[in-house]
Amino acid sequence: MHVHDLWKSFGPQAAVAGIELTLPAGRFIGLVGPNGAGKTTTLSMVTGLLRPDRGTVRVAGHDVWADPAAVKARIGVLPEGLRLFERLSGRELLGYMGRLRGLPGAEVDKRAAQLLDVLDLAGSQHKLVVDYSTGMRKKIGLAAALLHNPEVLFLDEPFEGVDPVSAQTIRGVLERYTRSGATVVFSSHVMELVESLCDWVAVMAAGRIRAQGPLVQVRGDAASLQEAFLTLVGAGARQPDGALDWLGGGGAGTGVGA
Ligand SMILES: Nc1ncnc2c1ncn2[C@@H]1O[C@H](COP(=O)(O)OP(=O)(O)OP(=O)(O)O)[C@@H](O)[C@H]1O
Repeated sequence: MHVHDLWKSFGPQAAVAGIELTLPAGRFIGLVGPNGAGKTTTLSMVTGLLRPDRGTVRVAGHDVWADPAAVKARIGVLPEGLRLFERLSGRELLGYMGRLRGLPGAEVDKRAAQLLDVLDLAGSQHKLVVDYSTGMRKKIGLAAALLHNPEVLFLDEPFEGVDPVSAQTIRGVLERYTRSGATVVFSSHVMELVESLCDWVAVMAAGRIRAQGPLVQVRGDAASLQEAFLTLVGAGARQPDGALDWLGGGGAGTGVGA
């Protein structure tokens, strides 16, 4: 996947400021960055959901904005703030998504049953999506994104709000998927997670890419990815002397009514 000179501004603010990215196929890739770094904006432009102001994106051999249908047939997306058809059951949702993807009915049934089983949703498959928990929604969203066996899967914060058991289940499915040669790109600000899952990372801050490459290379001599990340994004010197000196101590010393 190649991203060239990609820009997006909201009013005067550049959310993504001219990024260059070359992501290898068949890898587990983490896009990391602090809140507001531009990860979601980048993933939205890369997956054809948000039109860039400038720049090009090629995914799975096609230009996302010149040939969106070709790209969308080859990718799966689990977006942030996932919107699902709430009044369908999980099973119906997968059936519907499979048919939208042009898969034959019998194949949709087979794949849906297997995905529901592996993701531990078989027992809830007839429940309406509106009644699913946050973790269940992530899992049914993941099942819908995998149903057509995409070449590349994009996940925006896939583990947010997910309990450890469900996270382990999702992780297992993703590891199996990448072992077969497919590519996963996911965004997160949880460094431990990225470090344990990914073999390739891109670090983003304030709309720019600060580093990209194999995990070991980006981590360099730092003890952890977290440490390397804090150095890269220039964090750590945010609290001037005296800031928040009123905080703590159970409300004493406010000088108000004392
Ligand atoms: N639709 C929008 N309108 C205005 N500003 C936006 C919009 N979407 C994003 N932004 C701004 O662009 C910047 C990047 O936001 P983005 O959501 O891409 O960051 P992020 O790295 O995904 O953050 P987080 O980890 O908190 O989800 C932020 O300053 C945000 O306020």
